[in-house]
Amino acid sequence: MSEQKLRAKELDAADVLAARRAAFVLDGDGGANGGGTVYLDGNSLGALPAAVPGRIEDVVRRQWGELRIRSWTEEGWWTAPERIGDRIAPLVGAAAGQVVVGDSTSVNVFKAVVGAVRLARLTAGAAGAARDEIVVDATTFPTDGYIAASAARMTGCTLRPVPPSGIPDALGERTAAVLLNHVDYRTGRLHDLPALTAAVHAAGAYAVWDLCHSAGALPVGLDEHGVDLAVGCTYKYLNGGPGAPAYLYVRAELQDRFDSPLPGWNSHAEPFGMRPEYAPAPGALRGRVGTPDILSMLALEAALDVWDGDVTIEEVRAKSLALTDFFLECVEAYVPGGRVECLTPRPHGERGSQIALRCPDAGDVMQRLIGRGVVGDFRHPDVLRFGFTPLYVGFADTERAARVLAEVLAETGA
Ligand SMILES: Cc1ncc(COP(=O)(O)O)c(C=O)c1O
Ligand SMILES: Nc1c(O)cccc1C(=O)C[C@H](N)C(=O)O
Repeated sequence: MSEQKLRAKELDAADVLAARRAAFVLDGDGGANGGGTVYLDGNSLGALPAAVPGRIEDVVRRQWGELRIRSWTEEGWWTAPERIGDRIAPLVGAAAGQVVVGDSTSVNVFKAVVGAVRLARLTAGAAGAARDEIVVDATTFPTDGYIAASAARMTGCTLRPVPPSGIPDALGERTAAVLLNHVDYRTGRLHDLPALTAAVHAAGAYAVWDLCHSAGALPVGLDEHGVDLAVGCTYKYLNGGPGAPAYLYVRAELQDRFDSPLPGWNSHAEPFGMRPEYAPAPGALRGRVGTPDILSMLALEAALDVWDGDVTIEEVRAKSLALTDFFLECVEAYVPGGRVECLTPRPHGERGSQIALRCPDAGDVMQRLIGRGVVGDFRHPDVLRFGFTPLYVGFADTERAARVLAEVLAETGA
């Protein structure tokens, strides 16, 4: 048995989260016997939690099929967005009452960025500054950039794309809002949320964070670091399922000034009053828009059961770092030097829960890996992404992924 296989065995034996894998529907055995799929694409679509199919069956057959309209009240459909928000809240370091679930990440980016500009202008009114610039992370996942550009046009702002490292120097008294990604979707780089949020505040602006690639993988500390607004999806490390609703965080102190650009009836103080004039509800409810997608919403609620019990985000982070360290160690042991270039930073403080490797024939390499049961993904033009979800990925999986990668790279030459 190779040195790496032995280490994998030891690491799996000592893994305090190993038993959580049973809460998911996965083929394979955690790599122990080399069978089934090694699923390293939870940074795109998390695996199916075993509790979801039964819950959805109940929601469809009993709640919808038998109770019908009564379920809006009797089964808590109406309050699901804030109830489920309160279950996500501790995972992102937020006290209850600040997270509301619904819509897509893109739609929540729109609400948050326009809301942040409006907040900045309220504050600026007193100080007399113009606040007509939105700064966006130049390396952002594309949707955030597209939405921020539209938000800028609508609010009469200029959009300024800046790489995250340059953001502190780019801020000034014109900055209204700054939209940042906590973890870069391509490289897996973790940005310094506390320092960047503090820099945004020092400039008198509002910080909006996209947590898609960090929520459920590492501690975020939204309240602790004074983040203003945040958004994220729930289909990656929160395992909510394809197209699962996203969420919006609005810091408690800002909620009564948060002026949503999408003030639908679900965010009205008295939605069934059916009034012609809009009056916003208090609290996180203000982030709601229209009728929530109940089937997806309740699938997400069932998926969040995997966090019940004694699992902590700190344990998840520790295992995530151990997995990505071990993957890099195995890649170094198995893959000839120079064949791939690691784009993910080595320092733990700069690393999310994925490893991104650059190689010229990445598309072909990933197809071959998938054909052999190692599922990661390819990002244009030359990046292999491997996402490590600590709740269900083990160390034997990790060793096997690196070993199969080396075999594929040996075949494909270059
Ligand atoms: C950082 C980031 N933001 C946003 C999105 C997507 O947003 P939406 O849920 O609207 O498709 C993704 C992934 O698809 C993402 O990685
Ligand atoms: N949301 C996705 C989808 O609907 C289809 C395929 C992939 C996705 C993703 O989430 C991609 C992902 N955000 C990424 O980091 O590339």
